[in-house]
Amino acid sequence: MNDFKVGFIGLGLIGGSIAKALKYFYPGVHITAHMRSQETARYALSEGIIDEACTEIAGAYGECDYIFLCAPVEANVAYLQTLKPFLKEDCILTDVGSTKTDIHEHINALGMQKNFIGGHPMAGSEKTGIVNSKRHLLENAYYVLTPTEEVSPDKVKRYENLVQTIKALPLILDYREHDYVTAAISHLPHLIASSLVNLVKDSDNDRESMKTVAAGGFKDITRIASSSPEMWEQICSTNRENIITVLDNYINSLISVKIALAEHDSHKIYELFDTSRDYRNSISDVSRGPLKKVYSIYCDMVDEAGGIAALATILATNGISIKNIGIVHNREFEEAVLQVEFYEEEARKKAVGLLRKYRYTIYER
Ligand SMILES: NC(=O)c1ccc[n+]([C@@H]2O[C@H](COP(=O)([O-])OP(=O)(O)OC[C@H]3O[C@@H](n4cnc5c(N)ncnc54)[C@H](O)[C@@H]3O)[C@@H](O)[C@H]2O)c1
Ligand SMILES: O=C(O)C(=O)C[C@]1(C(=O)O)C=C[C@@H](O)C=C1
Repeated sequence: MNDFKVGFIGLGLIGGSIAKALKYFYPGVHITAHMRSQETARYALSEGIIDEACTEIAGAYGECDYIFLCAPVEANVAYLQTLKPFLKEDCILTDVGSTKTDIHEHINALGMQKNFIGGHPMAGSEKTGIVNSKRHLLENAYYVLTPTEEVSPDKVKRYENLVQTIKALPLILDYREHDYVTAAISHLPHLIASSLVNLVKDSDNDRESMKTVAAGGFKDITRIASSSPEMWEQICSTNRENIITVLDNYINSLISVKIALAEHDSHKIYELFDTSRDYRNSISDVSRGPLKKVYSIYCDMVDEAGGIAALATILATNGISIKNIGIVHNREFEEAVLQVEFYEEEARKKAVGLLRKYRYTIYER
């Protein structure tokens, strides 16, 4: 499948990244998009990210094989009624919203279940807008799919294939489970980051001593406090109950930390850091699919002729076969690095030891 039609509504960080990936992996795809701003439309057309910008939801959407809703979650829902008369039978209607129950309830109320598969790429950034979109943004990230009960297995398979083609990792979840899980691992962390930043703002002195000395720890845990208020207000208001549940648990855990400190319970405080360190270290920094394991390393390369050949020779003369090799530029690495993929874990480990001996800088992700 290459010559197919895709419609977007909203074309910012996530919509723009998906459109770029589709254009790259399916050069024959035709993309139509509807967005709020004329400036975004001009940019998307001039950069070749889309083929057509529409000011209204009309006929072009009736020809689409996929429609991606990529605006903030409440804005996505507001388009459903308008889209309904245009959807062709085999169109897959999807969204990229961070909450799923709200949109599934609207889909049910409107009787649009046969076309709908919710979607949520588990990658992003605190930055917004199409100018920050990247073809690689979703690469190697889980992409949650929440099919309705009525959508055909054939449509689900088709969508899974598309997600795999753009190099993300499809993962099917019930939409209610999705919202509970993301309340804990995404929505609560955003609330914590923003309230912590505001706490520091309100506690600082006139000379801004706190702001001045804020270092890595504070900056690491609060990067996401720079995210879009419009997007996050809508996420919170469409997942209130789950967020309140995990927030209650979190407040209780903070209260027990406070009690442990007040009671000089050093054992409890030690346990807090010990348990969290073990669990955090067990979380991979790159989403890895349950089905396909990738045995690769990333290597900083001096930009000189023959660099790749020299590395390949070292590996080959030591009996290590390379499955794949190439320059990557993705969200983990600001500068391009060389990705080398092996057939099995043992070869990967051996290559790491060997290349480090030759003083290459190796990253294991
Ligand atoms: N940012 C992330 O990390 C992230 C990750 C995964 C999913 N999401 C979800 O993706 C969606 C888009 O987020 P984003 O990060 O791309 O935000 P963004 O602000 O970069 O893009 C949103 C786009 O939607 C447009 N828009 C807003 N209201 C609109 C409306 N009523 N009609 C048409 N267009 C409208 C905006 O002009 C903008 O171009 C949200 O639903 C969000 O929950 C975000
Ligand atoms: O990396 C970030 O900046 C993000 O916040 C990405 C993030 C998250 O991990 O919470 C944000 C919202 C999404 O729905 C999915 C991913």
